[in-house]
Amino acid sequence: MTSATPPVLRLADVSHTYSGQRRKTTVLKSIDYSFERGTFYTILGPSGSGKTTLLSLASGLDTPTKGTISFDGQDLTKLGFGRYRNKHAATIFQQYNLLTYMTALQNVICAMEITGAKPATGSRKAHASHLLEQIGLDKTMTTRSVMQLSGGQQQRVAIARALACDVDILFADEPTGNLDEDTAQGIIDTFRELAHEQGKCVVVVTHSQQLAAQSDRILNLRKGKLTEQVNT
Ligand SMILES: Nc1ncnc2c1ncn2[C@@H]1O[C@H](COP(=O)(O)OP(=O)(O)OP(=O)(O)O)[C@@H](O)[C@H]1O
Repeated sequence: MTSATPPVLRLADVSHTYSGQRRKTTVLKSIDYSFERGTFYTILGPSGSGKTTLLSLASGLDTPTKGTISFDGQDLTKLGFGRYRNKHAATIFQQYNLLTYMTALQNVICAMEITGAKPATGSRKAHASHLLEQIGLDKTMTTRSVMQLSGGQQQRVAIARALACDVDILFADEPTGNLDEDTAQGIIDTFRELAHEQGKCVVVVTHSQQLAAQSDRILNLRKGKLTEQVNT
């Protein structure tokens, strides 16, 4: 008898409480959800509903106060958070988190070296350069310090850096927030392609209905609970 393939990412009875000096705030309450490969998810929810918290837990940056998170059926605490973040999951942060003393190109190459990602053909430098161009960053910008780039351009570097790490799950927190409409649409198309043609699981936190409408599954986070929106 063969057992069913586990979901790429599973949240089982996940709760999260922040402990402040005066009081505790429970942000997530007993969340159960399975994310699959080849699917593009968006998570919507009002400001302060816990979307970034959920992403931090699912991307292995923080641990839930209750419940388990597993990758391919293996509990992250057993797999190891470092291994999970290096080999299986990449995150595009709201604040980009770029290495400010490096150029755009160096940021992408450095991420590939750290994670051991190797391009199918050509050098890491050539692949990084191609990704930056593909994401709409002008060639002259790629050798500039990231501190000399605009917010939208830095965001593109952060996206290219995540794409360069050949991972199973890509998380993004408001990835199109600083981009013009055409560039934002290009990013959405890239997410769709990653899910549908490369079999990745893409999970994006957003306030954008335009982005959510183009995802495969829309999840709503409200009052600590995660529910799937059923399209009528
Ligand atoms: N480190 C922390 N310590 C205490 N409370 C926190 C911490 N981080 C977040 N919170 C609180 O948890 C709640 C959820 O925050 P979170 O950033 O996850 O929400 P969000 O849905 O991503 O919000 P937004 O859409 O505004 O980015 C908020 O009430 C926030 O104040």
